[in-house]
Amino acid sequence: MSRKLMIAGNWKLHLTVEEAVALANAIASGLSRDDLDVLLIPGFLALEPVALSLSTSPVLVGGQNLFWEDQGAYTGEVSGPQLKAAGARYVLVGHSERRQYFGESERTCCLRLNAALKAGLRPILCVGETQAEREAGRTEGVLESQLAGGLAGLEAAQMASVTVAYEPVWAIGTGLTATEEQAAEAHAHIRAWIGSRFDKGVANSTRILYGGSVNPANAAGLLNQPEVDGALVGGASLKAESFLGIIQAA
Ligand SMILES: O=C[C@H](O)COP(=O)(O)O
Repeated sequence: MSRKLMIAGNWKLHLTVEEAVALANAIASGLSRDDLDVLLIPGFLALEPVALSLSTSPVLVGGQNLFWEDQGAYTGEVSGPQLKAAGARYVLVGHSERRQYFGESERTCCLRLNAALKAGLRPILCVGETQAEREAGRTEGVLESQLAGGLAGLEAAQMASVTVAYEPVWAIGTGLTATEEQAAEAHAHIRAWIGSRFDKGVANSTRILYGGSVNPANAAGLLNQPEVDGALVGGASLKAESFLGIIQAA
């Protein structure tokens, strides 16, 4: 089954609203192909202005996180319906920086993922091992427990809206990229796990992105791996030239 490639740019805590809109416009106007999904993930303040500026472009917009309640006395949180109304189509869940710095657990990932689905957003569940976990031979176990936790209680049909991103923590923002073999191996393991948790059809149709120091020079090799269905790009998505270079390489 063929899976459409996705190249996503996670802008993390970077860019003012004005800078974000300018970058989104530069990416949209430099985009010369329509055979893959391009997703921009700005900070919350810039999300709606970026979505509005892309309203006539095929470039999609997503959120970096969401809370699991729709509304209420939850100071500082952003909900799925708010993101949807602002123009988001996708939302990251369980990014390693959320797990590392903000106490994200398997349970809260699962709550957020379900809130995204309920709001009509497509969650991108991020999983990945730390350097210490890899060195201890625990990569597969960590991936399995993050997948089991985030996808707990989900039905097979709901997986049509879910994307998984494999992001080895040791490769994020470090300049260290997983080798093509390491990425292929982890993606194959994730796909096999999805096959046994749901079924083969779900496994074959679930898009699995790779993230971790992707740049225009290493993108082609990683994206050529049959199990790698796209990239979740951090640093290299902050300049139109490098992000478009990754899209061209895909
Ligand atoms: O969400 C994106 C990832 O954390 C990758 O970031 P990076 O490309 O800067 O390593």
